[in-house]
Amino acid sequence: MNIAIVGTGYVGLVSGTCFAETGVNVTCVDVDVDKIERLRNGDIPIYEPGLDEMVLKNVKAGRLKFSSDLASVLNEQEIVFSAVGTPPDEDGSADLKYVLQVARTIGENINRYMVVVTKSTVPVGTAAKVRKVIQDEIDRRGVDVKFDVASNPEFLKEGNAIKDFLSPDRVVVGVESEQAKKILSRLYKPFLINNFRVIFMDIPSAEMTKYAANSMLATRISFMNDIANLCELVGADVDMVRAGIGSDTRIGRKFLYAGCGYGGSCFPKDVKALIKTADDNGYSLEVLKAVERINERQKGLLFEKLKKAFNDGCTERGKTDGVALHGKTVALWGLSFKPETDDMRESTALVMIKLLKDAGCIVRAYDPIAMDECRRRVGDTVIYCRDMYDAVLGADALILLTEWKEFRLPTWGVIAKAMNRHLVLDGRNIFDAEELKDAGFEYHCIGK
Ligand SMILES: NC(=O)C1=CN([C@@H]2O[C@H](COP(=O)(O)OP(=O)(O)OC[C@H]3O[C@@H](n4cnc5c(N)ncnc54)[C@H](O)[C@@H]3O)[C@@H](O)[C@H]2O)C=CC1
Ligand SMILES: O=C(O)[C@H]1O[C@H](OP(=O)(O)OP(=O)(O)OC[C@H]2O[C@@H](n3ccc(=O)[nH]c3=O)[C@H](O)[C@@H]2O)[C@H](O)[C@@H](O)[C@@H]1O
Repeated sequence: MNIAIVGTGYVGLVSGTCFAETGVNVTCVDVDVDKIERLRNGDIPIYEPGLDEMVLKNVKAGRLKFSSDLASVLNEQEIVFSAVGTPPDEDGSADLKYVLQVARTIGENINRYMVVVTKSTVPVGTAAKVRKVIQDEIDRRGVDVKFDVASNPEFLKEGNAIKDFLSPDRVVVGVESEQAKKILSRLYKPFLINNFRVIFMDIPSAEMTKYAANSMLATRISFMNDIANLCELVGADVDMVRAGIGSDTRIGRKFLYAGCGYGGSCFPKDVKALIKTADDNGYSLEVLKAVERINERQKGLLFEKLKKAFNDGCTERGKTDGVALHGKTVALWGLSFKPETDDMRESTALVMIKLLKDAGCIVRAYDPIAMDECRRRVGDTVIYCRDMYDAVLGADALILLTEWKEFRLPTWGVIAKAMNRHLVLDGRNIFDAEELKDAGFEYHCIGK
């Protein structure tokens, strides 16, 4: 079976490589000529554990190829996946220009039956738009070619992408014909292990499923963050509450971790897009509007705690709220929006760096992987440190934003000697409060 994946971002590259792993001949296509050249030279542009080796293995086996010209490879394919970006427009809706560009190229060049599948996260109605763009181009050319459109949203998580793709909980496929269903069933057959299921449905339901899934997960996080903030006020411990409610199988244990807010390329964008879809249809998604507000507040919460810690300790006359932070050195551990990725899109670190710089702080930052990405985004406004211990040198406070494994068991004695003031703010609740207290630290976390 020959398939093409258009767009070699996270989703395109991971899904293309995983399909190749099952014996399918895959051509990954991107308009970014430099990216394709890098990929051809074995240089993988994203950080994803295990991906490099898997790409190289499948390239060597001749099952994975790269091209910057969709037109020239299109008619060798049975299925073409579109996995291009759908960034948020100014009004929050998903920008479909790349998706429709791909459709146009397909319409301009298609001369055999194929299934055109949208893998990108797109609002309900997009497959119909894709169908129309392709058909208009076919009509313009005056040829008679049949094709089907389909929707196959992707649920993988960055950092765990290969496992998520190869052993998914389920695959959702929206189809409009029996022929498309048969072809896509065949493609996913090698994945039929464990309890994995392909759920076929109509196309609008498949498109909606993706937004509903991400919005539900974002809602769980904002709900727990809201409960965490209340726990602090009433003397409860959110981690105990999580254990207590997560053991109810109706609720489940996953995605209930309170913290310093969700980020990434998807939750913030998809929640916004679903709110916009509802608004456009004259309906207000009240829960999701609150989910967004809570998340924005949560990203600033550790800064508020930091300000409070400094102002509470400030006895000098004339000091006003926040002024006590001016000139203080703050160490940041973790810059990416979550561990195992260098992705900083919508990360809490970006919000925190801005708040700290605006307050006149000196920021010393360390992340195992995302330092180059941070430099690309905020330049040299922060000091990039060699390691986590280098970051705390002379610091008046340490703030943990991303729960990378290497941060989990620090040697507090060494850190105490290096820091100017023994203040730790833990945005992911990974440290042991007793241990920190014994080492002489003032410790603040989320929801307890
Ligand atoms: N990043 C993730 O973890 C997940 C992303 N998604 C969704 O998948 C889609 C893709 O996301 P990412 O992989 O993160 O995107 P990305 O933005 O990292 O990459 C998109 C790629 O598409 C290429 N492209 C744009 N126009 C093109 C065209 N006309 N022809 C060929 N290539 C073109 C770009 O050059 C870029 O390399 C989005 O809709 C996203 O919401 C879904 C699940 C997980
Ligand atoms: O549509 C997408 O692109 C993807 O979005 C998320 O995946 P991802 O953004 O890679 O990362 P997650 O692991 O979901 O984490 C997102 C954010 O939520 C935060 N989070 C997660 C879980 C939790 O309990 N608490 C919490 O604050 C993380 O720290 C992170 O900032 C979904 O989990 C994927 O299923 C989906 O395919």
